[in-house]
Amino acid sequence: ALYTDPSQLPKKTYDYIVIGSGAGGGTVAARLSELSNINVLLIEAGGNVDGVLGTEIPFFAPNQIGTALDWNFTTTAQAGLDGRSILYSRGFGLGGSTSISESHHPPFSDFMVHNRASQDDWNRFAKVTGDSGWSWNSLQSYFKKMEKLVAPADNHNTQGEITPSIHGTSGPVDVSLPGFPLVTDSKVIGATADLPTQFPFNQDMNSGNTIGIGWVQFTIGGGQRASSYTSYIKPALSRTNFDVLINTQATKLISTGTQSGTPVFRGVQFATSATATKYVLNATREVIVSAGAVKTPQLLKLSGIGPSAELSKYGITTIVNNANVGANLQDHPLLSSQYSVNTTAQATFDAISQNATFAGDLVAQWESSHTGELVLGPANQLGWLRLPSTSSIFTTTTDPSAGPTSGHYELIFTDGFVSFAGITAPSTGNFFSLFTNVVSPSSRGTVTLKSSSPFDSPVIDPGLLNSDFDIFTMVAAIKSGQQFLAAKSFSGFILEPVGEYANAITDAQLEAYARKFSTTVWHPTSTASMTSTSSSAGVLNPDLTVKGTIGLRVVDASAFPFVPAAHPQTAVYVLAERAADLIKATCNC
Ligand SMILES: Cc1cc2nc3c(=O)[nH]c(=O)nc-3n(C[C@H](O)[C@H](O)[C@H](O)COP(=O)(O)OP(=O)(O)OC[C@H]3O[C@@H](n4cnc5c(N)ncnc54)[C@H](O)[C@@H]3O)c2cc1C
Repeated sequence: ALYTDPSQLPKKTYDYIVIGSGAGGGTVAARLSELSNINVLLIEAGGNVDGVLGTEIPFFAPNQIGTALDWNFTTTAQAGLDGRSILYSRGFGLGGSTSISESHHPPFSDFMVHNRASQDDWNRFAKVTGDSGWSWNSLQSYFKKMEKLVAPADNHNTQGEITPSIHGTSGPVDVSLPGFPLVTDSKVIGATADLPTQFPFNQDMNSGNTIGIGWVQFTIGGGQRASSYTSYIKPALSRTNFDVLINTQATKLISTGTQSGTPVFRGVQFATSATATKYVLNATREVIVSAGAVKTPQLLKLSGIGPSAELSKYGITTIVNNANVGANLQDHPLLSSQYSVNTTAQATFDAISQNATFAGDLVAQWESSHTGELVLGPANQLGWLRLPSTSSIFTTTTDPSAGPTSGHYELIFTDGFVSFAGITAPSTGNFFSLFTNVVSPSSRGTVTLKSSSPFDSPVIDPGLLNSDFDIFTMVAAIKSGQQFLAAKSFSGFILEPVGEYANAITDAQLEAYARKFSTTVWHPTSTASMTSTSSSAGVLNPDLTVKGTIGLRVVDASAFPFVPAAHPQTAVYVLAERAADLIKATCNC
């Protein structure tokens, strides 16, 4: 059942306590609750998302976006971004970041892009951890287990847009192709035929080989967003052995003793605010931290698991000294560049932000039938591409990507004006946005403490565009995108670049432009990375237990040793699906 205050909890002990209800925690908690003889408590800092239209409509409308479902973090001044601090959205509510809308940049909501990542990404995880269970081949059953491939909202024939045989059809997370046609569809797909060597068409980028351009698969079903809440948590809420406590933050993991000299962490302290009563509950079996790549390292550190020098600065007693907690933060830098286009009114997404009546009609259509333009995510096509192996950057830098099936950069093609860098969309005109994202970055960042209070945000430094490789790749990605848009299929449609982008011609100018306007794709990972059991680097063992502890695991995006060259929610779902089975295998229940 769902509880909104700790005082309402009906039980004094639980077998498992899971902290955080996002892609990691929602999944692992719901799967564990399938064991009817064990009790599971899921604690979520944010609130309920039921009936919040913005979390349900894929496209979303700006006036329905609030900031209540966002932690509203800000980064440190980013040297790679001309010293700018940027907003760093993270979901705050049931479903975590799989539920939220990007609240500061209407009209777009969480991209809901469904990527498994590449076979090389997963095989590198297996290699680094020494656990072949994380390899692409070993995880095949989990890729299918989480998925329910459903028809797009407009029921169009999807032949040639996806390879259905590689997808699951009975899992909890709805997956579908875009359910509304756009004027740009034929142009993007046509350009892959015009320039097949440089920009090959990829019928299904979830096959293990991501390279090429193709149709986006989304975690959307019946024209509605699928989140870890709608897919995993909500359907399990009726189980009597599954309690979900919202509006409550885990403030500390409590060490409940030692076993053969190793600290046991089976206690969780939690509270609804900094001044509210603190509660403590013990898990008889395990505590599972799934607070996400930003809050998980903060919680570990506040609990005495982290670099002792940093902890002692805030008066925290070190129980497990580990310099790797909060280190190794990785993220994907994002840049969007706009073009004016030659098309008729209301043919692009721009009409939705420019014309309130039109937008209102679309919301009414969505509410009555879950059809129309609002069933869409932000783009109908995207692609993953690699720098040529002869690229000059490889004379000075080792390739940070996982291998030939992982991109160095991503291109996303959006049928309208979108900026995440604070540029206001024009009130008239039709536009096209080219997103360029560095997806195999070599930059590394950190999450460190700001204070000893769990209610303070940690210090977040994602180190965006902080390496020669990353800025080189961003500039190469822009030039690659320009070559794609010069294909015959776009002729007569793309008119000219808009704003400061129009003046960025030379590599030096493109670099300056990228540093001025890049932000994030909101893909932080790796702040509690798993490594091999024998390695003292990293934070987790390959079974996601926290090194140097008993009774404690981390199941979220923090665990990946490298950020996947993909939008990572699906990789987190899959990590959590396997984690649930690893836990079930050890619980004798
Ligand atoms: C705006 C935005 C757009 C995105 N778009 C996409 C996309 O299109 N495709 C894609 O694949 N990925 C996307 N992502 C990334 C994806 O959502 C994340 O990678 C994924 O959700 C990470 O899962 P997680 O479990 O690690 O963390 P989260 O999903 O962030 O969940 C962490 C949860 O823990 C809770 N929590 C934190 N601290 C505590 C505490 N102390 N006590 C209790 N609860 C706590 C949080 O409130 C949150 O609910 C997007 C992210 C954002 C922010």
